[in-house]
Amino acid sequence: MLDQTTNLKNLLKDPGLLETRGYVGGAWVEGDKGTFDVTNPARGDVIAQVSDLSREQAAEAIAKAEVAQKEWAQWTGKERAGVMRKWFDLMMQHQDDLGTILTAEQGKPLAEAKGEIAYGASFIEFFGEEAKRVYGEMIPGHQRDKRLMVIKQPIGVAASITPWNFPNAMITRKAGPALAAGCAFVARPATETPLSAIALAVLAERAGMPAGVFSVVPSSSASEIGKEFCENPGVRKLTFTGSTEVGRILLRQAADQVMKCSMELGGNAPFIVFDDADLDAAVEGAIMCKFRNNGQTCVCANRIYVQDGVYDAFAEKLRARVAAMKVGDGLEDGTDLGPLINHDAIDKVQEHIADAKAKGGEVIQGGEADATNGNFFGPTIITGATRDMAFATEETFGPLAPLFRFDDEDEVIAMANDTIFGLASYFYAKDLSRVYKVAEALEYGIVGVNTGIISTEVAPFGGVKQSGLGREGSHHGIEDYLEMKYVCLSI
Ligand SMILES: NC(=O)C1=CN([C@@H]2O[C@H](COP(=O)(O)OP(=O)(O)OC[C@H]3O[C@@H](n4cnc5c(N)ncnc54)[C@H](OP(=O)(O)O)[C@@H]3O)[C@@H](O)[C@H]2O)C=CC1
Ligand SMILES: O=C(O)[C@H](O)CS(=O)(=O)O
Repeated sequence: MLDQTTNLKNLLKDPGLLETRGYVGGAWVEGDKGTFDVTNPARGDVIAQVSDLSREQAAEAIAKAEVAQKEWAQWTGKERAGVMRKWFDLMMQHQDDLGTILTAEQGKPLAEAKGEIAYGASFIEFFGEEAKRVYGEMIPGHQRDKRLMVIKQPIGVAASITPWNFPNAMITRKAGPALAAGCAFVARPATETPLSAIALAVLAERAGMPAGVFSVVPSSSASEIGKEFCENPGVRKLTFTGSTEVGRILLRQAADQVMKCSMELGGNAPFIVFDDADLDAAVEGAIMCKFRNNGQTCVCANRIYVQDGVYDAFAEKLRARVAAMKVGDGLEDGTDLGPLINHDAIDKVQEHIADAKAKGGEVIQGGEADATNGNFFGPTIITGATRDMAFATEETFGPLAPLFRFDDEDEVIAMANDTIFGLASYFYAKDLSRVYKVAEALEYGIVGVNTGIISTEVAPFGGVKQSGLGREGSHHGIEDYLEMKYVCLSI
C-alpha cells in the first residue's frame, strides 16, 4: 500500500524506472514550467512531482524528431525490428516494476496493471515483426514503355495524446506501428498518469533507440501541447485516444494543416444476452466486460440488454457475482476493483444512478461511494433500465451495470444501434443464424460474440460513427503511419 510514508521507489526492484523528467531528443530535461504532482488515486497521496514541459519544449522535441526520423527511416525494417525487440524484452523483464508504477498512478489492481504491461509490450513485439513486411507492388504498365511501382514510406513525425486509463498500452499501441514504419514519435501522456510513459522512455534509451526517435513530453497543460502538435508543420500525423469531445477539438485544430489523424474515441457498448445464451458464460463475460479497469475503458459494456425470458435469472446470477467483488487499493492482494481515477469520475457514476432511480430504475446491488476514504465506489447493478435514462446515451466510464429488458432481435438491434458511438459491442447466443444476423446488423467497429474481452494486438481495434477514425493493431495498423507513393517509370 502507498501512503505518505511509503515511497514508491521503495517498492521497485529497479528504482531507475521511476524517472520524473521529460525525455526530449535523447536527453532528460526538467520542465520550463516547474513540476506538477502525480497522486495515487486510492488515497490522494502525492507519489511524484513530474517535470512540467512547456510548448517550446514540445516544439524542441518535434524539431529533434524531424532530424532523427530522416536517419531512422534509412534503417532497414530488420534493423528497426532489432531495437524494438530489445525494447519489448526490457518491458517484459521489468513487468513487475512497470505494473507497480502503473497501479500507483492509475489505481487498477496490480494483476491488471501487469496484464496491461504485457498487452502494451505485445504491440512493440508485433509491429517490430511487421517492420520487415512493408511491401510495395509493381503494376502492369498502361503503355508499353511504362513501368509502374507503388512504394510505401513513413509519414514522418507522429505525435500522440493519450488518456489515463491505459497509461502504457495506449502509447505503445501507437508507437509500435509508427516506429516500425520508420516514423519518429513524440508522446504527450495524460496529466494523471505520466510515470508509465516516462518509464517507457527509460527502457527505450536502454534498448538503443536512437536519440530523438522516441520522446515523452509530460505537461499539465493538455491544450497547449495539443495546439503545438496540431500547428507545428514538423508533425505529419496526430494520433489520439480519449473522449469524442476532445477528438473533435483536435480534428478541428489539425484541419488547418490537413494533418493525417487517427482517433480512438468514446464508446457506449451494448452487451446483449439472448434467451439461448449460456447464462453462466454470459455472466462471466459481463463481469469482465463491465468491470475491467473498474469500468474505465472505452470498450466496457455501458448498456446490458437481457431477453425477457432470462432477465430475472441473469440479474440474480450477476448480482451474486458482483456482491463478491472486493474493492480496495490496487496494490493490496485480492483487490478486484481499485479506485476510480478522481472525484469527477465518482460524481459521473452517482449522477447516472440518481437519474436512473428518478426514472424508475432499481438498485439491486451497490450504489454507494466509499466517501470515507479515497475514490472508491461499490460495483453497482440497476434493473428496470430504460432508454430515457442518461446511461442509454452517455458513457458512464465507471462500475455501473444497467440491465435493460427486451423481447426480440429486431428490437434489441435497434436499441443497440441507437447511439452516436460505434466502437465495441457484444452478444451471447448459440443459434448460428442469429449469430450471423446480429453480428452483421450491429453498427460497431468491434463485435464480441460469446466473449466480453476482445482486445489483442493481432486484431484491428477501432470504431465507426463518432467513435473514431482508423484502426490500431493487426497488420492493418501500420498503414496509418505510411504514405503510398506511385512511381511511373518511362523506359
Ligand atoms: N476509444 C478509445 O480507445 C478510448 C476512449 N476513451 C474515452 O475518453 C474518455 C475518458 O478518458 P479521458 O482521458 O477523460 O478523455 P479526455 O478526452 O478528457 O483526455 C484524453 C487525453 O486528451 C488530453 N486532452 C484533453 N483536452 C485536450 C485538448 N483540448 N487538447 C489536447 N489534449 C487534450 C487529456 O489531457 P489531460 O490528462 O491533461 O486532461 C488526455 O491526455 C471517455 O469518453 C472514454 O470513452 C478513453 C480511452 C480509450
Ligand atoms: O482505452 C481503452 O479503453 C482501450 O482502448 C481499451 S483496450 O484496448 O485496452 O481494450
